[in-house]
Amino acid sequence: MSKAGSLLDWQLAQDRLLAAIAPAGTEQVPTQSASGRILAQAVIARRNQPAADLSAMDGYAVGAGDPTGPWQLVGESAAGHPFAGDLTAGRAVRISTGALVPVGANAILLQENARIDGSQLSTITGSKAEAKHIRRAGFDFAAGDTLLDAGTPLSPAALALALMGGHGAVEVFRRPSLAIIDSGDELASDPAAALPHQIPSSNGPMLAAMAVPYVCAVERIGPVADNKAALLAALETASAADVIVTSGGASVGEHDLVRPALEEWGATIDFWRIALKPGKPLMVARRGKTVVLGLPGNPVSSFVTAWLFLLPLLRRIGGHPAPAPQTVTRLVEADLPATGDRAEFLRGVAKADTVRTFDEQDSSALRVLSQANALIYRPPGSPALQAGSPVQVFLLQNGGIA
Ligand SMILES: Nc1nc2c(c(=O)[nH]1)N[C@H]1C(S)=C(S)[C@@H](COP(=O)(O)OP(=O)(O)OC[C@H]3O[C@@H](n4cnc5c(N)ncnc54)[C@H](O)[C@@H]3O)O[C@H]1N2
Ligand code: MOO
Repeated sequence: MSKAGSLLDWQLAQDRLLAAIAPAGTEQVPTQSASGRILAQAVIARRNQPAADLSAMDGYAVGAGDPTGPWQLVGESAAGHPFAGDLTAGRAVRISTGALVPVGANAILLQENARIDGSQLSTITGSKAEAKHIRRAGFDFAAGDTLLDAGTPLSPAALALALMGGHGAVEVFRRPSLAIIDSGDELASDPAAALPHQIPSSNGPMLAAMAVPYVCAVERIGPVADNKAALLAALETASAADVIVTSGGASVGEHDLVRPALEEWGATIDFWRIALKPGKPLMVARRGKTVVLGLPGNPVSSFVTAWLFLLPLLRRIGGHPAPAPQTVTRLVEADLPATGDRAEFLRGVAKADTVRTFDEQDSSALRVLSQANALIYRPPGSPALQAGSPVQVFLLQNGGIA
């Protein structure tokens, strides 16, 4: 427990959530659709790359001998259409970038340096054919090489490498399914029709947008009325999901019914209320294999707790070896006040070396959140900081993990 009495330290809470989660099973998927997935098996090259010596330039492949020529032109090696014969000294073929270098050729004369007279090829003064324009067979990798280790996230480059290694399909971890329940009598589904006592239900779509890269399916449920029966029905609808997220109704008011509804539904509450600002009323519960995250309703609290807990949880189930966001260091542009018992995640803008926080830090202020590219981390009980002091920052781009 934290200095804040009954509130759990947010890092202990994150560790506790992730420690209890094993990656889901694995599945084979077409490599070209596997962007962002985590490899469950290493990718071993099935071919040499390149498979043969290839020209790196457009020009002429020349037979062994004097690199300044002249040569007799005897044919062409185009990409995908190799020259049929061998090349001997004094002979050359037209060659394009990516085309097979014929047996017997040991250098490429660049097109820009060539002089053609009928079938005679010679060099312009001061130039010569050079071996450096040949990409040697297997220079990038050879069959049997480990190209990607198990646990690697498939970046676009890694995905291309797996394809180049001869793998049309890869074994990856399965991604979880997610159900998102918005709750609150004040929520309006149609933002254009929200009356003064209502508020557009923005959390569900925001959470879905955040989760999309990490899930196989998202089901949105609600807005659900502030009564236990409606919440129980929503939980029942969501019960097939690997992860259920609720937003709103997590606090202590008499209309905050998520906890009693979860208990009645048969879930066990793992923890509730953490030393985090914004995001104190976070709740984690389980029923069977389903993990339930009860996020606070305030939109910024919902975002921050989803960023720190939901996304790491989804990544861990999806096999990510380092699912939690990481900090970088920046210098604060202006003085920061001391903090209380809760860790604070201030919305701000990080540049290459510095970071500034917005004056407005209300946990419902979406305008500032949408302008932020960083959360400035202030541990619980931090002293006041002077401008120019280093501070830990979570960059929002890429979920803070890349
Ligand atoms: N007496 C106390 N009151 C509150 C405490 C406390 O400890 N004691 N905690 C405060 C904190 S911190 C937070 S955060 C909020 C969170 O409360 P809930 O999770 O119960 O959320 P709601 O009360 O249902 O809603 C809060 C706020 O967010 C709006 N909301 C809810 N759902 C959505 C949605 N889907 N899209 C957009 N906005 C949503 C809702 O209308 C409220 O304005 O509690 C404090 N109170
Ligand atoms: O912690 Mo609440 O999340 O202040 O707004």
